[in-house]
Order: sequence, then structure tokens, then C-alpha cells
Amino acid sequence: MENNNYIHVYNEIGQLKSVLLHCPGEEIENIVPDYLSRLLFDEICFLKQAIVEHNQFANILKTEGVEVLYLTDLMADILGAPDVRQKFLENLMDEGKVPTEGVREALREFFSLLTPLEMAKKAITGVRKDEVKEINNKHLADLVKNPYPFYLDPIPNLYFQRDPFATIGSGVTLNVMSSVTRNRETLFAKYLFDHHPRFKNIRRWYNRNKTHPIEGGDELVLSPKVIAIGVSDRTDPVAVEMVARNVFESDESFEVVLAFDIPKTRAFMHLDTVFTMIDYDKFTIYPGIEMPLDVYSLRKGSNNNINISYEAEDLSSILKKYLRLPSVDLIRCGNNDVIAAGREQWSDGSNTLAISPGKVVCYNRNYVTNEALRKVGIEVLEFDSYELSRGRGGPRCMSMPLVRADI
Ligand SMILES: NC(=[NH2+])NCCC[C@H](N)C(=O)O
Repeated sequence: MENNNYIHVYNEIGQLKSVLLHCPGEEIENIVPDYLSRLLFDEICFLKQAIVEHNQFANILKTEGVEVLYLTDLMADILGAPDVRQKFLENLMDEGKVPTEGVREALREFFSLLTPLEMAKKAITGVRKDEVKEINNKHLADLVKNPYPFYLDPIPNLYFQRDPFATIGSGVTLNVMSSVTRNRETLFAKYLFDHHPRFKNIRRWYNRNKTHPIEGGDELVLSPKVIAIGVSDRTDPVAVEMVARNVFESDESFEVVLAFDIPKTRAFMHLDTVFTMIDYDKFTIYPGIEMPLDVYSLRKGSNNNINISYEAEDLSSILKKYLRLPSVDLIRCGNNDVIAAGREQWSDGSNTLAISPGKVVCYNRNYVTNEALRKVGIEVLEFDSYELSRGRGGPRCMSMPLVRADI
């Protein structure tokens, strides 16, 4: 196994040692009703309260001894180098479809006045047209009336750090996002893994230049041998197989990828919105997916072959078989009450973040599910969830583990 101390994730529940977060910033205030659904939000958030909640989340993690890193700080570490800064801005403008050379020149000037940290933040906030006054070198696109308010779009889903890349073993999948609005998030990850002294040279199981989408919320590392990946609204089976192949061809310990084919709907956009691991033998699950769930196994074969089969048993039996457990406990979101399940799943009741076996971080609003977890002996640490939940993601979605203890 390749050894690096900075990416090490061989399970979902081992003591979390280091995690990457992004605290929502002014990008959230650039969400307006006309663009809500394109930006993948259902409601407008009150930023001040969202920050309070995010800080509560981060403080829980810090109190538990977890190193909390912030994406903007890591970006600031690398944006001090003029060539990195320049390339990053050009990429951001290309992928943000900045319309003309005149606007690009104005944006170069605009960003040149910012410190590395300010630049990282502004790249996420987006740039409104009224912030950039002087456009020289005018093209047709600069002259025609266009009510769209931004030269560079905000990137409001970046506080869901789970999705643009994902750690598996000692490597990462640098993801292709299924939506245009989220794809620029992976540019930040690309720059970290290309340039940050702590993270460059990390191996990649997938790269953002591929064609088929995969998002981190679908990627779960169940054990040093077993990975689960959702085939979902966001993740394509072609990408799942490619990741499996690359991991199997390496010297990593993984032997099986379980592909969970879940319904393709907004409420369950990723596997982790309906299924998370919380203890050696305990999982949360949203009952609405149990019936329609098809699971396929991709097993490492000889000569770089992959053996793919349909798993005909129910989920408990599949998990018992592959994780070698005598029994498993599936704890149902909403504690088996259909209405509570639907309501709490919508605000990520099944989306828990384990910080050690049997200890999870959850939104306080999902009290029915949290109570059900406590009943089976799980320790639940809660924080406020009025505003963060409006982006349709919970504690797991908001965190990317970089290092977990082996178990
Ligand atoms: N891992 C997750 N479940 N992430 C949730 C992401 C929510 C985000 N608004 C989106 O639609 O993409």
C-alpha cells in the first residue's frame, strides 16, 4: 500500500482524524429565486445563521479531536504563487463561460487586487456585473442587453465538500459532476491535488477529464475490502466500473465494489442521503429505497478482470456476506413511521457523519430518527439545522474525511 499520511480512509466509522470543510460564504447570498433550481437549492438561506450552524458543526468535530481544514485556507496556500493563481483564474473563467476577452481582461484586473484568501473566496462567491465597471475591447456579447446578473456564477454548493472529490484508501476520485453548476467545484480540488504541498502526488482513481459523472455522496468506504458506490441521479455506472478497475489494479486492499442502484430522484440524489454506516454492524437507511434497491457486486478477479454479478439477496444479507458480520442492524429513518421518514429524509435524517464507531453527528431537526439511533446505543451529537438543511445535504455531505483511524 502506498504510504502517505495525509489521505488515509479505509472505513466509514474509524476515529475521524482530519476533515475538509467549507464554511458557506457570500456565494449563498448570490442565490436568487430565478436561479434556485439551476443552483440546486430549494430555498434561499439566511447566511448569518448558516454560518452559526456550520461553526457549531466544526466545533463538535474539533472538540472530538478532529483536525478541521478549510478549503479556502488550503486554496490561499497555493494561490500565492503567481503562475498557479493565473492558471486557476483562466480555468475558472473558461469553465465559467466568461463571454468575451473584454470581460476577461476586466476580471484579471479585478482579481489582481485581491490577496490569495480573498481570491479563493471571491472565486466561490462569484462576480456580479455591477462589480466590474470598465469593459474595454467591446464585443457584440458585451453590447447586447443581457439581464443575467453575473460574469462569474456563484458556487453555492461548495459547502457540500463530500461531493467534488472523494477519498478512498490512500487515493481520491477527482470527480465529474453531473450538473454544470457543480462542475467548477472540482477545479478547486484539482488545484489542491496538483499544487498543494500536502496533497500533491496523491493518486487518483478517477479524474475530472472523464465523461461520466460520479459524485462523492455516492462513495462509501465500508471496510478495507469493500467500497459501496451509488448508481444514482448523479453517478453513472460507467464511472463506478472505472473507479473499481483503477482501485483493483492498484496495490490497495479493496476487493469488492458494491454498486447500489437507487431511484433517480432529487430527494435521494446520492447514496448517502438514504444510507450511511454508523457502527461496525449498524447503518441508517431510508425505508423508501429498500424495496426498489438492486445491488451488484464488482469483484476483483485474476488477470485484471472484474467479475460482475447481481446480488439477489436482501440488503442485510448482502452486507453480512461482504462485511463478514454475524448480523447487521438497519436503523430506519423516521423510525418506521412513513410520514416522519419522508419528512426527515428530506432534511437528511439518514445522512449521518460517524466520528468513531457508534458516535455520529446529526442535524437536531431529525429528532425521530435521532431517537431511534439512541435507542440502539448510538451516541448522537446534534447541532442546529434551520438554514444549512435548505441546500439538501447533511453532516456527511458537508464533510470530506482525509484521515480516519483503521479499525
Ligand atoms: N453528499 C450529498 N448528499 N450532498 C448533497 C448535495 C446537495 C446539493 N444541493 C446538490 O444538489 O448537489
